[in-house]
Amino acid sequence: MGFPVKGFPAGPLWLIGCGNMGGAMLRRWIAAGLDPASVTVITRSGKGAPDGVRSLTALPDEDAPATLMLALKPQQIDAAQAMLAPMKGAPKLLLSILAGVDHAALAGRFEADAIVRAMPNLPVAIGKGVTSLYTPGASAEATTAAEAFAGPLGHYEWIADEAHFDAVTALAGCGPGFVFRFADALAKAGAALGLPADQAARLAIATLEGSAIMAADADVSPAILADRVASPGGSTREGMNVLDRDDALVALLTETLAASERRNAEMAAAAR
Ligand SMILES: NC(=O)C1=CN([C@@H]2O[C@H](COP(=O)(O)OP(=O)(O)OC[C@H]3O[C@@H](n4cnc5c(N)ncnc54)[C@H](OP(=O)(O)O)[C@@H]3O)[C@@H](O)[C@H]2O)C=CC1
Ligand SMILES: O=C(O)[C@@H]1CCC=N1
Repeated sequence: MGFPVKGFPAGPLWLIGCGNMGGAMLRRWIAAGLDPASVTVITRSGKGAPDGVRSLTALPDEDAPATLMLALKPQQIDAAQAMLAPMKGAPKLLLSILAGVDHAALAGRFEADAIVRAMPNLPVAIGKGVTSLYTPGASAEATTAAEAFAGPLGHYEWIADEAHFDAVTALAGCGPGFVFRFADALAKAGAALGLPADQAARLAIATLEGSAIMAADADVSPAILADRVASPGGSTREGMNVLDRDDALVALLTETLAASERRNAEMAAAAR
């Protein structure tokens, strides 16, 4: 975990797509020491590449890069395949961040010495992301290279069973969206009690920040921390009784993740 000891793998890096996620990853890599001159971004519009990075709208007539990352939408996978078909040679490592799209679907479309699925989340932008990695038996060189890219983004873990990849995508890939929604709801609930909306928003985000950092550093579970906030007979317990009634919050989040997981599976099926 953490920063790669050996640094980024040698050779060019090409990104196909560089939007919210690919752009956040690339900016973080450049901040961590990746040479922007070694990077090429290919998009339809030619927009979105950070300063110093070569930005193209078509495949260059050059040998395949050492690392190729697919960072466009899953629905664009056929367009990516068509664009990359004339590529000369094959990358050592193909990294795909496409939600849903499974290893077999990638291997059926793209030539590469090794294919690694990566599922990052948006806080990679500040080096506090979560990246799940999956590959079926890539070489030590390829796994080291994948870890070198994952390290500067924050926490990363290998997922042993690809069948779990849609679930980790729902939990951690989509997770920031759910947490941002929770922060917004907490603020709205505070405003509903009469607080000025901007003050409620500040208090909600600061409360989330402190609680998340504390939970990450704690040697006890979030469930125990929750009980430490709730004095017997006090006001937190009264509020928590609402979240706990019929396991309301657990049921809501279980349904939320299941819906996301289902959608990932649909996107996977569409790409097969
Ligand atoms: N956003 C997130 O939090 C996360 C996203 N992901 C995954 O990341 C991928 C990208 O998502 P996100 O960054 O949000 O999407 P965006 O829409 O922000 O970015 C998509 C990028 O792909 C480019 N693009 C689209 N079509 C093509 C094409 N045919 N050829 C080349 N480039 C193309 C777009 O540029 P242009 O339109 O100019 O071509 C743009 O740069 C998805 O597969 C998603 O599943 C994974 C984890 C989290
Ligand atoms: O919404 C999506 O499809 C992507 C996958 C994970 C986060 N965003």
